[in-house]
Amino acid sequence: MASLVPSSCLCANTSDHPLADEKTSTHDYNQGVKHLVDTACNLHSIPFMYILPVIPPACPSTACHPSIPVIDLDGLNELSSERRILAVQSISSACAEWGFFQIVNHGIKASLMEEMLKSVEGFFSLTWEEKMKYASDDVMNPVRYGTSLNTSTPHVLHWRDYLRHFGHPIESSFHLWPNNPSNYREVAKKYLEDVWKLAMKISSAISEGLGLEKDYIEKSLGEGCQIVASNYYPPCPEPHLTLGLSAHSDHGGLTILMQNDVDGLQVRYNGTWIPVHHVPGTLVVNIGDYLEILSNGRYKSVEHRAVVNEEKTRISIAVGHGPDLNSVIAPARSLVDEKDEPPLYKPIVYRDYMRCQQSSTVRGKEPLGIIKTNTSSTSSPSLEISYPLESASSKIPSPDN
Ligand SMILES: O=C(O)CCC(=O)C(=O)O
Ligand SMILES: [Fe+2]
Repeated sequence: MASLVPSSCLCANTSDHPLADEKTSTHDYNQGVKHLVDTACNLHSIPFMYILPVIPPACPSTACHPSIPVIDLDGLNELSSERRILAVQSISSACAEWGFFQIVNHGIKASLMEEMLKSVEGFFSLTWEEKMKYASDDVMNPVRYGTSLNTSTPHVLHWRDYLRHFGHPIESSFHLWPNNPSNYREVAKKYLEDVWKLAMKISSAISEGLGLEKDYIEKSLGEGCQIVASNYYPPCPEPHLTLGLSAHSDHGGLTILMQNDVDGLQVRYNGTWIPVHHVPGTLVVNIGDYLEILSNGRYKSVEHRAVVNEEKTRISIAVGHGPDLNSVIAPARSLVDEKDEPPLYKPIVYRDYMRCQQSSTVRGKEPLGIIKTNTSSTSSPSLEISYPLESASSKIPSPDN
């Protein structure tokens, strides 16, 4: 097992270190897992509040599982051609079968992806005090720094720190974004603008695949809402006992995820957890709850989770794209037929859905179940974790995915 002895460790021996007696420990877990790993001496085990009761294992070998599809987006640059039709078909079947796919020729410059990752890494390397300037308990706050996944309700902690803020329409929150590192705002603005355009390009292919007008999804978003969640998962001495992020689906339409070169993302496919192996330069796209609702269940928002490892820090940057917060979300009218294909979801204001999803301490697809018209169909949500801890701190800023 790797020993995590940070250079900044000040303890003379293990009995002095903050985790020597967890009952009396004065260590403040609100400071996040990066701070814990950086300051604790000889961290050979994880504090009990990070231990999850049940973690279903992933498929052990690449031989035993299929991989998420890899799709070349180049064909989408053409308005109508054989290549466009092929790309639309590939996206459509990836959405129906997996809810996840990897993309190449996506048009986001490698240099910009690199800069964004560096800038995010720079943010997490700031002192805890500096990062806490962005902490907030309000799940709807436009900028939030925090740790684990939490609301004000006690629950088992997760091995993750995060920075989350709104993007498009950028002018409404740009002035609130971190300005340290000094280039963060400019780099994030450029990255989020380009990712928004990419999301609209993929959305037009998804609209076409559903038999809707090409601009149906884009128009349904109104002004739209983009949220970036940058996740920081430091090395963990007992990765099999905890998770960086437990099973969940995303609340928005399309999520576009970039990461450093450390694997950790897993996708639930036919009831099995399948690891997604990172291919440099690619981005991972997934369907969120909003597109499951809009497509009246033809496409499913698929559960995913992040595992951690003993050796390396993993950084992922997930950008979600949904409608503006005041829109009412419901299945597309032309995909509903009262007799043969009744609406599977009740209309709800997106802001209310997002608040409910973000405030939940349960994961899986439970929040989506709440707005299903046939509630009996939600009787077996795929939750894998109970949250029995009374002692976990309730002060951790609320996050989340
Ligand atoms: O870190 C990852 O790969 C997953 C992140 C994620 O699912 C999220 O932020 O919603
Ligand atoms: Fe997610």
